[in-house]
Amino acid sequence: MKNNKIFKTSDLQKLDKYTIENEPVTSLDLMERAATVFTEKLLIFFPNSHIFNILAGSGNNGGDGYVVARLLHQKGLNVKAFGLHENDCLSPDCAVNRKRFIDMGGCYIEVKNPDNLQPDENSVLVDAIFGAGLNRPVTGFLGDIIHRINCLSHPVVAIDMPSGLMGEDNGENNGAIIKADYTFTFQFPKLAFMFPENVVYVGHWEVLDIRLHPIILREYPAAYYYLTEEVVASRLLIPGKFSHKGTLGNTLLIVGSYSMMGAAMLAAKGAIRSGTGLLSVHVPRKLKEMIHLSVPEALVEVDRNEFCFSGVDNLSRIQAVGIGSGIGTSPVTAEGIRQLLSVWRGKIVLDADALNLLAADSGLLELLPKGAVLTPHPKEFERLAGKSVNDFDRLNKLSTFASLHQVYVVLKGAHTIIATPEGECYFNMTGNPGMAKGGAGDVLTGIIAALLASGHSSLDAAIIGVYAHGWAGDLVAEEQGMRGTRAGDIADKLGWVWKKMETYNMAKQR
Ligand SMILES: NC(=O)C1=CN([C@@H]2O[C@H](COP(=O)(O)OP(=O)(O)OC[C@H]3O[C@@H](n4cnc5c(N)ncnc54)[C@H](OP(=O)(O)O)[C@@H]3O)[C@@H](O)[C@H]2O)[C@H](O)CC1
Ligand SMILES: [K+]
Repeated sequence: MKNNKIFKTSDLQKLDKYTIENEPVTSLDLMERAATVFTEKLLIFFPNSHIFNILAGSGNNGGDGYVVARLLHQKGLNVKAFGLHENDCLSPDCAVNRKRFIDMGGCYIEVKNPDNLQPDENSVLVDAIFGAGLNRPVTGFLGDIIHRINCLSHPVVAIDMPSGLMGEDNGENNGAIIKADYTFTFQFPKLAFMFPENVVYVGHWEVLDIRLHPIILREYPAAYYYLTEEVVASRLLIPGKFSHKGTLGNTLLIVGSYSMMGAAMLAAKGAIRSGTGLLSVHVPRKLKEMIHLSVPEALVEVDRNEFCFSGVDNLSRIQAVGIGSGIGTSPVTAEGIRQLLSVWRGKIVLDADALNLLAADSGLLELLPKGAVLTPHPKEFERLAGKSVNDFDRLNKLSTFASLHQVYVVLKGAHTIIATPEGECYFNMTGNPGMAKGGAGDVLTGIIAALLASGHSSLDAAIIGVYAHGWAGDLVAEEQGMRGTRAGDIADKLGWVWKKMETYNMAKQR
């Protein structure tokens, strides 16, 4: 299976060392390999550019930069390498590659004063100042250089990382950071790329496979993962030939209240498209007809209360519960949740107002069954776990919360994060800003509930559900644009996503 770990940048040296010793390959050849895949990608993104200016630092990131300069020069392109070296203390591989570039007649300009950095007009700038070796904020001469680059209007492409950005925690990073338009990063995305606050530095990013040794990639531990189709699809259970509605699970959705019926319908639509054998939708009495009409496949179960959820009587045939979308936060509903959580020890996903009620009464949190799935957006998570000073801090809080309460937390965002009780975090790669609209989260709750009911573990239901939801949103945006994307369209596109995953899975099994 393709490796999908997000290692720490400080782990890189060990991964490198193992590859160098066991492939075996020299560090120079590994640099050549990395810079070659970078150059190929650069030329795919800038096929019509003829002028490239390379900004090279003194470490191996700078070494990569000199290799890129040489490869572009060999292709007959107009290349200039700016040597940004405070002293002449270069890493050995950087020194070799600078010499190779100069020896082959490459244009090399040593910059000792930031004002002398004058990139060519219409050039693409390649940022090779710092990469994974950054260990403190960038100030002084190189800080001034970075500020200067950030004021230019040239496109900037970063090698491995935008210079100045720490791989993980930038909470205390008050130094200069390159604002790249593109970052092509080696082997695995860096954790910092997952955080909204860093998008201004990282730009559009892609991972380049530089073939670090597969054994070390498989065996070296990581706490963070990113989701790829391969990893997600292989977790999806495919109904067997003799499956029937009784074996594919009965999902109970407890959703909606008098003023928020749309949420109930959207959650039901998400569930009915996600493989549950049966779907029961529990709604306040007044709203029965709406579900019948909007999701005719669902069974409707009515609450004693006319307007909001107040409790359930019979859970005997249910495999998974989804609760929260549009239920409101009235005291009657809070009591209903207390009653539910006092008796239900099975699979459950909680969203929206169910989370707000948990946040308002920590006693309810204590009642959660082990392995429950919670799907807060950042504000709901803040109500549950308190304020965070930055995205990295929020990630740590998320992990702590999941371990403390032994639950899976799905923190919704551009890269939705799934945190496990064991301290692992999975970052989603699908989805787009068009999905940042009311109702999209309700569809997700329905999907996850249906996946739980049809036999998936909490982790698999969360991972598959989040990925499929984002993928469906991407398909809608492709057809109708981000602006035109509605939550209901996401539910309607799910069938296509499941088909893709099923096909992928069946092909693997052959
Ligand atoms: N396996 C791979 O992914 C490969 C990656 N490659 C490339 O190598 C870089 C990492 O190279 P490295 O030499 O470790 O680090 P940098 O080039 O990022 O930094 C060089 C040195 O700079 C010093 N440093 C750190 N922070 C600062 C700062 N704020 N100001 C000034 N100087 C700083 C530090 O040395 P010190 O001794 O001063 O601590 C760094 O060591 C990776 O990103 C890839 O681009 C390989 O080419 C192929 C394999
Ligand atoms: K860089």
